[in-house]
Amino acid sequence: MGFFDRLKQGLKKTGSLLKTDVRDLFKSEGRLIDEAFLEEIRAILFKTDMGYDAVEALVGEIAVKMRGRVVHIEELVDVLKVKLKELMAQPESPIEFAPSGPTAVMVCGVNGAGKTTSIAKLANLFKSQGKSVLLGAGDTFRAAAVEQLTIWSDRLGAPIVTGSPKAHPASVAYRAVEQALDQEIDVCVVDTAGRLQTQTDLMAELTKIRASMAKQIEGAPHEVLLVLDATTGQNGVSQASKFAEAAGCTGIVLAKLDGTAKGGVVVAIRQQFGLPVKYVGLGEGIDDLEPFVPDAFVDALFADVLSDPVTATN
Ligand SMILES: Nc1nc2c(ncn2[C@@H]2O[C@H](COP(=O)(O)OP(=O)(O)OP(=O)(O)O)[C@@H](O)[C@H]2O)c(=O)[nH]1
Repeated sequence: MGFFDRLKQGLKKTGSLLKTDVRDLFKSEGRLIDEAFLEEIRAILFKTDMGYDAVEALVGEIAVKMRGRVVHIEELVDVLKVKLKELMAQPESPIEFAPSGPTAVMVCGVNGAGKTTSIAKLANLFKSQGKSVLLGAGDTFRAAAVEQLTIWSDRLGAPIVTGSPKAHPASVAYRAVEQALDQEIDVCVVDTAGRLQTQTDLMAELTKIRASMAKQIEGAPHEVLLVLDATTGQNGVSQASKFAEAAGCTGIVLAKLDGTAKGGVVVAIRQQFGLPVKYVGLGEGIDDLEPFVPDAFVDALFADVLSDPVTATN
């Protein structure tokens, strides 16, 4: 499957919600864009969880461009896509690789968000780009996380640095970056234990982990990625904006986008976080992570809506 089809497949739940609901608004002869229509389309967009600001911006655009006219579904989808692409615009933002020496990446998030799996997927992606990768098992709190990462390290052929259960995660991170330097590894990805932004001591621990990495390489970590679980919806992820600030995050990995019909949450994140979404998780497999490209995301989201002509029976 190509990149676009994988994205479309991952967004299937949200795509089919849009397909069914938007097509239901139309007959083959088109539809008058009046207040009733604007209310109906507003309700559909809300269902995707893209958030108030984005929904109002889209409905406002439809009103300005089409109110009082009879339009066909193609025109509506076109207006929605153009506006959504404008709202989602972000700098092309893959990982900022260090100009020389290892690029150090720290990965954080709340419990169960999908951190460990996302790290394995990231390592796999970097390896497929011809880069060597070392993993740092900084989630010393949860033994299973270390085991899980060790299994991935074996499968991926990526060395791993672990610590004893009593080790401070900062010391694991320190040694991981040290080993990456010694072995001239391209990317060092450090896991951290799940935590909530309200746990002040654990949030302070993230600062220590960062500092220990910076002791090895000035400016490290080059990326601090926050993993968010798309299935928690807009309310869940918006709570994490404080987390992002406190941890000095540079980008977001949105895991489990395949598991929700509320894929519009990416739009809400883009609006609320002021941080780029760098990668999206689209399944449990090792290959199910894609760099996030807003225009492709919007195209994939609406791909099915126009897959067949609208008929009188819609
Ligand atoms: N469908 C789907 N499942 C995912 C994705 N990413 C992670 N998962 C699943 O989510 C569950 C939790 O993932 P983990 O990677 O263990 O989460 P974690 O954040 O490391 O968990 P803690 O270490 O407990 O904080 C696992 O069952 C993963 O297989 C994804 O993109 N899609």
